[in-house]
Amino acid sequence: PKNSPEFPEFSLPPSLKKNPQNSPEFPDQNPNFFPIPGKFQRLQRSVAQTLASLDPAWIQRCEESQKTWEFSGPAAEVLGNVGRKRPRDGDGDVEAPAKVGRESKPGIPELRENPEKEKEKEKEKEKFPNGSGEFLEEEEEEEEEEPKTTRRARLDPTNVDFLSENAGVGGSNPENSQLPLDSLEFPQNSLEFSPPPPMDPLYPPNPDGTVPDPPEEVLEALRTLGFDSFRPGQAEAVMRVLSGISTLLLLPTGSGKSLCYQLPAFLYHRRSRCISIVISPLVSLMDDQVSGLPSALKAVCIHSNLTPSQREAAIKKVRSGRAQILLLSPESVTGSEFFSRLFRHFPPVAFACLDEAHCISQWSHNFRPAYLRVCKVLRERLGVRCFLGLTATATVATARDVAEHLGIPEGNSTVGTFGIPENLRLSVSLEADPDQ
Ligand SMILES: Nc1ncnc2c1ncn2[C@@H]1O[C@H](COP(=O)(O)OP(=O)(O)OP(=O)(O)O)[C@@H](O)[C@H]1O
Repeated sequence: PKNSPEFPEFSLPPSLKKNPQNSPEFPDQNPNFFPIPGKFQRLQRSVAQTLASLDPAWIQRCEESQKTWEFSGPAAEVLGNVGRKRPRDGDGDVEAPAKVGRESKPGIPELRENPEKEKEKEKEKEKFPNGSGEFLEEEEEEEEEEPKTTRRARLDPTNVDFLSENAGVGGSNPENSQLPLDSLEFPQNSLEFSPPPPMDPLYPPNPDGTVPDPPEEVLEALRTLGFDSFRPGQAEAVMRVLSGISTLLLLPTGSGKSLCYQLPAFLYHRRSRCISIVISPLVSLMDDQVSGLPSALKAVCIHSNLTPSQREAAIKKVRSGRAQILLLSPESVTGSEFFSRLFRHFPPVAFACLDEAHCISQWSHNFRPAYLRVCKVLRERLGVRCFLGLTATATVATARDVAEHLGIPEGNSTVGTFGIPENLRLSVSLEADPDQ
């Protein structure tokens, strides 16, 4: 359509209305315009693909539809049968006319999808305003028939924290295995994936099940990390992790629990370039952990506050073996099939540490449901066998519950102490006159 006083909105997009002469898109208004053959060919191919992909049954339903969306005057000429009502899957009749312009091109394959999906996509557009929209359009122009690939997955491979919990943990959904290749090179077939074998412990436990005293290699690593000696509880916890024994470490705040995952992560990585995973419930805690790391250690956080490019850089750093520690939120591990696929190109995982492990227990005031599934996912998807739970706050009941979830048999599983820290004083005073 040309500029028409009756229907100006079908003539030019608003951005070009003010000064159409400047527009290279409208040759008749710009004498210097030369068409770009490549662009027209792409457009032509896109239209041809779109038309070829239409479901004949759907077209049939359109044609049989009794009610039509009627335009009068010049609009009718301009629109022709584009203005017909757009049937939904199944029963056919809906009130909305087919959309014209930008919305209709990428939307055509999805006309066959149900309206819930369309609503969902609208929500996602709000979440990913700029770049992701362009990404989608490009992709759909090139590959027309990929109806089983979810748009969620297409939006941005690194925005994993936004993915639905329903995307599946076990990775058994073959539909989702058709995610497009992207810069992170996902394998095409998720069914080929099986978890790597568990890591061999660095120091096997003694025949009676106890752990050896820290050998020189461990003491040397301790010095490399900046400490002369272990604090109470640290040596035992470190040696248990290095012996592959799952452990719950219960020590007061500030007593040095972090070293109990840092040192084993350092040694395991030095031995076999593997990674150790730390699950942390808060982004601020992750950032604290990273900023407090000894200089010999490199850690990477992946959470929803990262931009896509930061996230991609983080993932590449882990994959290339340049980090010893990967900090993740529990939701990012359990929340998406997509994320577990990401792990397939990761180095082997030596062990997993659950910071604030009391969040696993429903007895705890900080219970966090995603924590419950973390161990299962890490076991099944990544072959993790050794877990280290860290907490400063757990009653006997909570600790027992946490130990059970970590797969630790009752008995010799906990390092540390229960109860109220010795330096904590509680006092109660009675005011004679509270209003004063
Ligand atoms: N063996 C050690 N010798 C001396 N200082 C240590 C030792 N281990 C840890 N620290 C120091 O103790 C401080 C507290 O350690 P850390 O943050 O690991 O405690 P935490 O138990 O994890 O505390 P929170 O419960 O708050 O997480 C840090 O400054 C750390 O460098």
